[in-house]
Amino acid sequence: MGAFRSFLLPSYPELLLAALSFLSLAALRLAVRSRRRRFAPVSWPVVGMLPFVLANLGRLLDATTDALRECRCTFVFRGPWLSRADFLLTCDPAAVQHCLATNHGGYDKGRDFAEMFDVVGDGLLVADAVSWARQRHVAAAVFGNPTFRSFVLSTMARQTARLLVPFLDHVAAAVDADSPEGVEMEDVFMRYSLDVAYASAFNVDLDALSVAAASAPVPAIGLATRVASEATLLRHIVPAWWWRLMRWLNVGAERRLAEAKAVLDEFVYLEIAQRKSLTTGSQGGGGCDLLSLYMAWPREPGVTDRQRDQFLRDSAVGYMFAAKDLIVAALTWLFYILCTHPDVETKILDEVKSLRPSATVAATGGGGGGEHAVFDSDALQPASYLHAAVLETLRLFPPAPFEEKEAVCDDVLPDGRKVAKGTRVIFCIYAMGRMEEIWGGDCHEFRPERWLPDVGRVRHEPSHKFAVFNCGPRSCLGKNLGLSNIKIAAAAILYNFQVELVDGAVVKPQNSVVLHTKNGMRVRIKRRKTA
Ligand code: HEM
Repeated sequence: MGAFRSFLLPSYPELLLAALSFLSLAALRLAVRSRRRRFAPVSWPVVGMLPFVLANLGRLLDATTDALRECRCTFVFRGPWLSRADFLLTCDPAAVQHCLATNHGGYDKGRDFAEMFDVVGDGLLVADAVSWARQRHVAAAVFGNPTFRSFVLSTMARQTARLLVPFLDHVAAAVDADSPEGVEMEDVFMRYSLDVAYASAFNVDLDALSVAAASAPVPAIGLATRVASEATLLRHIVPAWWWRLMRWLNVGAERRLAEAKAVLDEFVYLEIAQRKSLTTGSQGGGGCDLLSLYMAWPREPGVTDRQRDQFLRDSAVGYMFAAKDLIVAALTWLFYILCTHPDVETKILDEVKSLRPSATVAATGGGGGGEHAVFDSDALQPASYLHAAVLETLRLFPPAPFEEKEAVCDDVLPDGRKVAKGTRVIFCIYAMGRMEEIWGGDCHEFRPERWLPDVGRVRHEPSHKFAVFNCGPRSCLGKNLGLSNIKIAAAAILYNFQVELVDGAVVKPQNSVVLHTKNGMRVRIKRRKTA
């Protein structure tokens, strides 16, 4: 019996020796493997692939892209043991098509996603199954309403004329043209986009970008959306128990997130309350903004006032998240590209100069400027080169660099890889735009011409290849509005001003759920003489 027991329970030195042998063999295997592979992450005992993340923190997106290229578009990321942080990472268009479109019902946002992205409550962006279908039905009706679309398009042109152009005019006149500091352009876009999104949602002018507000800090609500997206990405990277503990302790990024949520709630609930007090008796006041249309939507039986207000709050905050930050990122990277590709800038400028402005704005910033021009979405309809340049920017710098889903049941991907129920699948949209297999050998070049097979015609690329606006039934509802917003702002800026990066500016992507820049983008603004 004693011998049997000692056979079953080896002594300490034996156990230690066995563990050491196991770890040495594992390390040897990994060392051989890692020598064969230059970019793919190695899964180490205990810590998994965390060293890959830490070693590449400064270039996580590019390192992930290199790894995906080496792994032929798909690999499993192993988190630290017991962290439940494993996921399948892919940039394979066939997998995108399969999971997001053909087998859409087999993948949802997952049980953890709504908790990680709880800043948007139970809204459309995090909803699944029946709740998503119900909310998508309402949102599709609102976005498809021609009155809403024309209200939003005219709001974009209006805010460009009354805020963006005068603000840049003021900067061009007031700030020394050769000042080494310049102006923080991502911040300008953040304020502008907030003004557009806020006015589209509530028909109220926040004027975050007014000349008077120029020296004030970013409005609390604008900062809140940014803080929230950064904290949300952190929740994706660290183990769930860690951020839940930080949330419970109310420290660090979790405390900032809680404060950001409080700011958003205060703004939006106040707006709903004011709207209700103005429209007692009627449903939504008959306006064309998002909140009016949502308030006019018939209430489902059994829904309490409180639930209704929360639905309105979640829909409005979700709209601001969907509509605002992605436009900021797109505009910032577009201007980064234009600053570094003067030939593209010249071609867009030539095209815009051939169009008729829809409005003019008197230059008010002093310095002898005359009039500035603004182009609305109708005026920009023929601008196919500008459209192509925007699509090319989104290909290389997708504002939402990742899309995330969870397998509802066991599945098999088109490449034969098995996916177990509950597996998190992350689609790296950033890597998709930089794969030779998808876009050809020149995929790293910025070439709007790839979108223009014939003069004046913009090529359509299927959404499983160009998944910047998602693919399948859950595709972006604001795609055309978003593209129009980017073009309206870009045309006005390019036509009226010269934008140059300040000397030595290094513009890099931030590790975030939205592709913001790491340290902003400082530029010099000058009035364009030919305008
Ligand atoms: C460059 C600009 C934009 C990009 C790149 C973009 C991209 C996306 C992506 C990737 C999704 C899928 C999100 C997910 O399910 O995880 C999405 C959804 C959505 N987008 Fe956009 N978007 C942009 C602008 C806009 C704008 C301006 C609006 C509103 C005016 C908007 C409204 C929406 C809505 C409502 C959804 C939710 C669809 C659903 O879950 O069923 N987007 N967008």
